[in-house]
Amino acid sequence: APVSLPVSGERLLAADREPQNWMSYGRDYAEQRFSPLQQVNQYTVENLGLAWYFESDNHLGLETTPLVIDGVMYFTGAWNKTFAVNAGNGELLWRFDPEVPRSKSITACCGAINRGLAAWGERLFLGTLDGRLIAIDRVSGEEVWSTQTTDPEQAYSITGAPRVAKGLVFIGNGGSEFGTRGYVSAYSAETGELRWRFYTIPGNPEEGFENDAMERAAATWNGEWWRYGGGGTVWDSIVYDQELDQLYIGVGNGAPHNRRIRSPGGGDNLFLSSVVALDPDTGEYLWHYQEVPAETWDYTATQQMTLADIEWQGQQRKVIVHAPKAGFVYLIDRNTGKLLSAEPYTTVTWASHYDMDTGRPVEVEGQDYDGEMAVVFPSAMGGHNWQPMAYSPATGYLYIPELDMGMPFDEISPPDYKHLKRHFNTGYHTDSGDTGQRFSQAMMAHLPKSHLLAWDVEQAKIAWKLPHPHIHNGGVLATAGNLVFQGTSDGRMLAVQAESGEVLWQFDTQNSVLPGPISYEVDGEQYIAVAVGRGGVLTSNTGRAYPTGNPNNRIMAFKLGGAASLPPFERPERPLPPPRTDASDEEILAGRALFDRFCARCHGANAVGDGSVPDMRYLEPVWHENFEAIVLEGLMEQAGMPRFDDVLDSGDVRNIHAYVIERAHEDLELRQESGWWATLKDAAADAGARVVSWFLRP
Ligand SMILES: O=C(O)c1cc(C(=O)O)c2c(n1)C(=O)C(=O)c1cc(C(=O)O)[nH]c1-2
Ligand SMILES: [Ca+2]
Repeated sequence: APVSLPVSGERLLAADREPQNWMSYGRDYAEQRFSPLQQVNQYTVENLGLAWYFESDNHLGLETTPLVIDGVMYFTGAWNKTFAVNAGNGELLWRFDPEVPRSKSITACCGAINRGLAAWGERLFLGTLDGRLIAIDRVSGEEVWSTQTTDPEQAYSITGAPRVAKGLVFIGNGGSEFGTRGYVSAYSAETGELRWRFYTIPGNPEEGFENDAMERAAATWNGEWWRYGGGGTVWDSIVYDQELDQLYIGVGNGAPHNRRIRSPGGGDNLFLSSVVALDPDTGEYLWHYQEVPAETWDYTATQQMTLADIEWQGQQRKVIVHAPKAGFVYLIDRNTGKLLSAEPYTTVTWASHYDMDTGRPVEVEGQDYDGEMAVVFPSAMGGHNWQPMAYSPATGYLYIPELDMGMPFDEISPPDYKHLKRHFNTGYHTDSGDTGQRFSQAMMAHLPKSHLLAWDVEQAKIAWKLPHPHIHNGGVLATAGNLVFQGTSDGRMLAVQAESGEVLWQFDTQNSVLPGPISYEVDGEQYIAVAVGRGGVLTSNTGRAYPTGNPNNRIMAFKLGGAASLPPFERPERPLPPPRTDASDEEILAGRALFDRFCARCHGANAVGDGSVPDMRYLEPVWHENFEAIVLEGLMEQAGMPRFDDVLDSGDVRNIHAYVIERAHEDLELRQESGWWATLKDAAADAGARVVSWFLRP
């Protein structure tokens, strides 16, 4: 293996001096995901080809951004398995398995995914789905220390990459939908000892406050929010500002989402949906900017924060550029936390604009679904989610993987709300019944779309838009070669001219791409690499790229003249369903409501699977025969399918099964039909909008 030097603070602070490496999640502390390499550029990119690929043994989703340090690539896969490969040829150097209990999948919102690693000294740091922070020796791949960062009795999980600065490893967690209270912790990289912890929202005031910031925040809440966890999880972006020596955390949504349940008397509910600046050494509060006061749509501020120095209205400013779920690009002054600009980058209906005197959004009446259903843009998936953006200082553009989509919010009236431990809690209906019907009608007027957007940061407006055929596309890389790379959900890797948005090159990846690509260099050759594998909440909840089956997930690396190829992929035969059951229409409808409530999160809305977990329409007979034992007794728990006997009984499972069989038959009949109507219906289902397929239901 190549010689590898320790990753020191000096190296991370001067990441641009080592363009051959990709040493932290966003490449440099500013998390711009801009590579200074330019061997692959707008003129040479036509010669880009596959150099190597590394294949794992499953087809669960990949959200990882690999690190490359001195010729070795490190990345995480499903269930937090961690790999080191030779970055020049993909040969495995070591593999580390933290043995995450598969039963954990029940409170992992979005599958057994993970976004990546941090490096410091001779070590890598990994956050696991069950809440551990693990230090791994970078050479041997062995565990050095491990610490539990969460209460295992609660529904916390870790999906995000740790960050590291000044000898401290920073880690947050997720799980707000299951009822948790968010916080960020800092551990010594050397010993694994906890140095500080910052909660993002107050707990029960009777138990006292951890600090003044929490006491002040508590004045913006009321009722008994702590019973529901309250939310504010920091499940993705944490950024160290090396120039101002501040740590920024992106704080998540409220739990449950419906604000009238968690804080019935109103209030801003600090620090939900806020960027909070902390002292990196002590975790002390410095300032905050709340993007969505009293958020009620799962609008998180957890999405990528990119630091940039820009000219703003004639002045040089150090800013955070942020394009979170809420649909606005925010420019926040890093010295003061003051909002400089908030302009929509996608369809937004919940707020008309920001009042620049107060820095507050002006909410549109009725959009908070108070007692009446509202169709709101963006949806709870966000106008942009965790898929990394890129910022090019060369073009001044921020490249955003956008999702132009709304959804209906149909309130569960607060007295009827029941909090379910281990399951999703939103405070609005997620079943497809009546809501679905109205949803479909509203949405046909504005079909979900997705673009790669180039956002001119200094002008605060869109420079160009590249439309994609499917929704939920991957993250972005920008390079000094005047290129932007993005993978798509329909299974292509694209190279786009950075100023114009013209597609210059593409490659068939056979499977969807979720995360951002990286670039690095080995032996004088520049590589572009990306993790390929469909999964995560975005894809499993809304639509599909492929009718059935995915190849195993892979890391793919490209270079000029690369001549490797992927093995041909034959989509598996779709097994025929068993005969229709004698269940009544009411029973099938009841099964559908339960499926939407408990199963669709992984197996897809409308039972349209995405190929990362079994597609309910194409089950082999053995799964039908054991359906109840799988759902109620945990027969497949070791494979990651949790048991549901805490919320379902045999009658429920029979109804769910009847619904699944019904869907399989509907799908079969659709395939046997021919002509434009069948094509249209199939295309609509494939477009991925649950809405569209609802609308087309008989
Ligand atoms: O509130 C939370 O704690 C939380 C956690 C996570 C996560 O940890 O992945 C997601 C979300 N929320 C979320 O709202 C969301 O849209 C989302 C998408 C994904 C993904 O990996 O595809 N994770 C999450
Ligand atoms: Ca959330």
